[in-house]
Amino acid sequence: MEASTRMLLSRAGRLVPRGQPILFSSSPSACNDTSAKQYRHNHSLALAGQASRRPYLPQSSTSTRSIQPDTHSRASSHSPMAPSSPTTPPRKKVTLHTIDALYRRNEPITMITAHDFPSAHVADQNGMDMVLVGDSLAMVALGMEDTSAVLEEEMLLHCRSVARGAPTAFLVGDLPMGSYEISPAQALTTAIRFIKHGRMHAVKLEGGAAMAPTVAAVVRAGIPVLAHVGLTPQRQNALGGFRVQGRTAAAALQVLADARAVEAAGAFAVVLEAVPAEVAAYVTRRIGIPTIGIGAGAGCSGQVLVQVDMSGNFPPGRFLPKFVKKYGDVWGEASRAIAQYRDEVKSRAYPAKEHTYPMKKEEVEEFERLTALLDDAEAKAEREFPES
Ligand SMILES: Nc1nc(=O)c2c([nH]1)NC[C@@H]1CN(c3ccc(C(=O)N[C@@H](CCC(=O)O)C(=O)O)cc3)CN21
Ligand SMILES: CC(C)C(=O)C(=O)O
Repeated sequence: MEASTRMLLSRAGRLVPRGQPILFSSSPSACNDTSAKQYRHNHSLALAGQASRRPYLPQSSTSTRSIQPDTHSRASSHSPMAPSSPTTPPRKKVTLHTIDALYRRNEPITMITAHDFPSAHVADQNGMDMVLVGDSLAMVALGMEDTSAVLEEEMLLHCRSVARGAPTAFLVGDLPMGSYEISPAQALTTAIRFIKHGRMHAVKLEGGAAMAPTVAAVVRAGIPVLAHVGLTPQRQNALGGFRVQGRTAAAALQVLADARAVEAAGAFAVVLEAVPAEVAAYVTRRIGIPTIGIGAGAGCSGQVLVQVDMSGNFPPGRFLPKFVKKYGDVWGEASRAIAQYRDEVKSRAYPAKEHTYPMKKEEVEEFERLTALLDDAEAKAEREFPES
C-alpha cells in the first residue's frame, strides 16, 4: 500500500464510528519515524489557512463570521436570548425610588413572576416594574404538588438565572416555606442569601401581624421586604386550601390589621392575594405603602400574576384561579411548532438546503476523490485480512 493512502486511512480512521473495524492505527506513533513526520506534515497542511491562524475556530464559524454584516451581532449559541435588541430603548434601572414615584403619582405598578433566564428576559424587555421569583415556581417549573416542597437552594438557583435575564426590573425573591418562620434571625440569614447568592434586590415573605417582628429585622439590615397577606399559599394546610380570605367583615378587618402591621414594620409594599375587591381597595386607601394585588381587584396600587398563567403556557384543561386572565397561548404555539417539527423530520422536509453549511465545489470533488481511494483501500484490506 502506498504511504499516502496509509496516511489517509490513519487520519480517516478517526472518523470511523465506534464498533466499526479500524484497519490501521490512527496514531502516528504506530508508524515508523519517517511516516510520523509525514503524518504531522500532512495533518498541518490539511488545516493550513484555518487552524494556523485561528487554531480553535472550526471552519464554519470562521466563514460565517466573515459574511456577517458589521451591524449584526451574533448571539452565543449557549444563550440565544443574550444580546438585547438594538431597537429596544434602554430602560433605567427600577429601584425603590421608582416604585415610590409610581405610587405617589398613582400610576399602577406592574409585577410578574419569572423562574428562569428567558421568562425574566421577556418580562424585563416588556417593561415590568418588578419581577418576582415566586415560590409558585415549585408548581409551574418544578412540577411539585404545592409550594411548600421547594427548597431554599432551588429558589436561589432560579433567582440567579432570573437576575441574569432581568437587568433593569426591581427583583424580588420569595422566601420559601421553612426558611424564615422560626425566628427573625433565621429570616435575616435567609434574606441575606437571597441578596448575596440569589442576586435579588428584595425578598417577599408571607404573613401579617405575626410576622411583623421578622419583617422589621430584615428591613433593619437594609433588605427591602415585600409582605404578603390575605391568601398565603404556604399556609394552605392551615387555611384549608387555596381559599379566598377576608370574606366576612371580621376577616376583612384582620386583612387590614395585617397590612397595617407589615407597613409599620417597614415593608416597602404588600401583596394582597385573593381578597374581595372592596376590602383590597379599602386597605389600599388606608395604608401608606403600595398594595400589589392578585385576585384583589382594580383598587390596588399594582398587580402581579404568575407568568405561565397569564401567557397561557399550560396544557388545555388545567385549573386556573378565577383571577387569572389568559393574555396569550404560549402552550398552543409551542405545541404547533413541535408537532410541525416532528412531521418535517419524519418526512425529511427538515432540514432544507438553507439549513445546511456550504462547501466549495473543488473541496467536494477532492473529498470524493479521496473517499474513493479510501473505499478501495478498505475493500482491498477486507479481502486480504477478512477477520480483522
Ligand atoms: N400557577 C399558579 N398560579 C398562581 O396564581 C398561584 C400558584 N400557581 N401557586 C401558588 C399560589 C396558589 N394560588 C391560588 C391557587 C388556587 C386558587 C383558587 O382555587 N381559588 C379559588 C377560590 C376558592 C374560594 O372561593 O375560596 C378560585 O375559584 O379562584 C387561588 C389561588 C395563587 N398562586
Ligand atoms: C402569586 C405570587 C404573589 C406568588 O407568591 C408566587 O408566584 O409564588
